Amino acid sequence: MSGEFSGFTDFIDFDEANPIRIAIFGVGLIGGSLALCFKGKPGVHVVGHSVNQTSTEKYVALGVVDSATTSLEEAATGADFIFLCVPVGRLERYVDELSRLPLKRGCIISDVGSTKASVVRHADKLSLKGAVFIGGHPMAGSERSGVEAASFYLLENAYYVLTPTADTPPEQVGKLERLLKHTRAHIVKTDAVQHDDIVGAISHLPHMIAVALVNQIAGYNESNELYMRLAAGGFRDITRIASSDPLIWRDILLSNRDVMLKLVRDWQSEMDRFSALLEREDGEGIAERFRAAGEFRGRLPERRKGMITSLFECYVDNVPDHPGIIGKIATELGQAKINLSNLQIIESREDVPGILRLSFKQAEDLDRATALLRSLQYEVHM
Ligand SMILES: NC(=O)C1=CN([C@@H]2O[C@H](COP(=O)(O)OP(=O)(O)OC[C@H]3O[C@@H](n4cnc5c(N)ncnc54)[C@H](O)[C@@H]3O)[C@@H](O)[C@H]2O)C=CC1
Ligand SMILES: O=C(O)C(=O)Cc1ccc(O)cc1
Repeated sequence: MSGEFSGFTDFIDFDEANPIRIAIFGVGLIGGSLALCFKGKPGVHVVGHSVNQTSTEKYVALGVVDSATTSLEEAATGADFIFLCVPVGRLERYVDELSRLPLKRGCIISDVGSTKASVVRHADKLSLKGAVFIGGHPMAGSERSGVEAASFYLLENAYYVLTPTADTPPEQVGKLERLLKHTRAHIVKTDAVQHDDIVGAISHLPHMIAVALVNQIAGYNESNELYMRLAAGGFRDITRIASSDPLIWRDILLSNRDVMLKLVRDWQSEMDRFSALLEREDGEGIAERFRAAGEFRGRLPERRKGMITSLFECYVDNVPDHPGIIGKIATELGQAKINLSNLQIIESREDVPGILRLSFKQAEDLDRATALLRSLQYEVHM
């Protein structure tokens, strides 16, 4: 994304003499992950808000927040920072409600919504009485949702977009950036409309395509269940994002409707181009489309944490199918302090050696595991 990078801002120094109150509205995957980055730092109090009493009790029991309340006013009063982490379709109502409260002077309200133009435009029209709204979007996540899926590591090394307007006081932007250093994400500043164009193309369109593709195959599977059986492995992996939360994504797509309508039309043109090449049996034309895509893809930044989470995986070939070998490999990795996130035997029959798939959360773990297992004479490939 073109935009202004800010790499050298200092952290906000948390200090018991000057306590900071951070309020999180919607302690789910993203709100919970943010809370975990701030909680436990000296002088910080993280308060979670939910409309539901059982949820507030759960946030505290899980240790994600210091306290939690169902009262919007109680959560917001005295807060230095307020993060709105609810579905995109609810954001504007929360901004409205906050605008009616006597917030602390200098309070910074931000959000984490996957679209930015509508909420930023809405906040711009309101008087926040000494508080300031700065749109935000941590560009990492997963198909999972809820506080149980929150993680201290979720935003590490991801891009975190902020969309201040020409009227946003730069010192308030700096203050938010310094706080967000605790997420270990990389801050990028850009305009809200440009954000929605780009994120629509690289995140929202792929989610729509994954859903359409899975539904297409599900239709074929109704008359022949072999589709589902053979779709294991690669097809399952590339369509992971089709399992994302339906209501979160309903709101995202409706909020970015105009951008999505244009992107879907462009996608249909791309498909029409393929159809025409097939109709004409134009082999050279088809190969050219693959060459062009491969060339552009080859220039994508490698191994950064992107919007759509990368899978860091390798395969160990010729693994005999007995539990001992799995334990042995897991122990070797554990002793080398390499964090394995998943391990799976693929297509194993008693008389045929299997393939072991190892998944890691970080590229560095994958690199170290590959080097270690190769040094132990395992056949490893990516
Ligand atoms: N899922 C992802 O990977 C990412 C999501 N986002 C954005 O973060 C925001 C939250 O998404 P997630 O954390 O994934 O969802 P989530 O479902 O894990 O959390 C949503 C939170 O909002 C609360 N909530 C749901 N409906 C509500 C309503 N009607 N009124 C008040 N509270 C309500 C839920 O109780 C929960 O605490 C969304 O705006 C989404 O666009 C941003 C980056 C990544
Ligand atoms: O599951 C994945 O990899 C995602 O694409 C997560 C995601 C979802 C929504 C966002 O606004 C940003 C990231």
